[in-house]
Amino acid sequence: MMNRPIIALDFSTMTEVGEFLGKFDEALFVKVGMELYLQNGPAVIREIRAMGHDIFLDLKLHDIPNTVGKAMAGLGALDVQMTNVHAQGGVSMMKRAAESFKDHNPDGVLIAVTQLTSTSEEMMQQEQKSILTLDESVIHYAQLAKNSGLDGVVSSPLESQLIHEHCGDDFLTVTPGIRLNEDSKDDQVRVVTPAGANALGSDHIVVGRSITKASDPAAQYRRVKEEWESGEE
Ligand SMILES: O=C(O)c1cc(=O)[nH]c(=O)n1[C@@H]1O[C@H](COP(=O)(O)O)[C@@H](O)[C@H]1O
Repeated sequence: MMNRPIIALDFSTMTEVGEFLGKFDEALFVKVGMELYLQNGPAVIREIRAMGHDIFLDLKLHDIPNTVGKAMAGLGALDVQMTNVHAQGGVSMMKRAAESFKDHNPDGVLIAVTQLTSTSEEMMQQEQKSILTLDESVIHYAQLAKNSGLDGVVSSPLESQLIHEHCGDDFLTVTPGIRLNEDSKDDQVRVVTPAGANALGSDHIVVGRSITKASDPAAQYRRVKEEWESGEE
């Protein structure tokens, strides 16, 4: 069974979230990111959980180990199924994050962002002054995350196969940057279709605007899910 596509609830208010979720009659896996969480706080988690949906809380923590460890204790106490940090925060930070999160939420999944899907290889080399290729950098961060006790990473589906080759099939690849063929890329760079993500071996896809901005979001979700599960566009 394929994992359900994760819908990114990139809204500012709970009113918008309620309107959006009201269009669905099934239990979803949704992502609460900075836009929603920073403006509404932990109450959004309780409300969305009460509606029966699973939650990926995406705050991409990136700070010194002590600060992230303490913050993760707070996030671990929330009833979320998945959360994340930035692998660029380093091994000590990721280890502290994992210990702290799992202490409070043993079944929760902790993953690390490798290179954002809005980053191209050229940007990475010019802005981060990286001497690696994008693939090498993603593999490197995935290996650090694995050695730090995390369950997987966030990357583009373009790197899912390589990550599994280097970190094993059980190491999760959670992949945003998903677009249907006719969609615009918006601010994303490394984009793939749901069928493409399936072919490349992603474990989860994260889909925002392709669904949230569609005229019929529930129908669009079914289309994304069907394409993701069948591997056919
Ligand atoms: O951690 C994430 O979820 C994330 C990492 C990344 O590299 N790229 C990325 O797009 N995301 C998130 O995935 C979602 C993608 O949204 P759409 O581009 O609208 O599908 C957004 O909520 C982003 O914050």
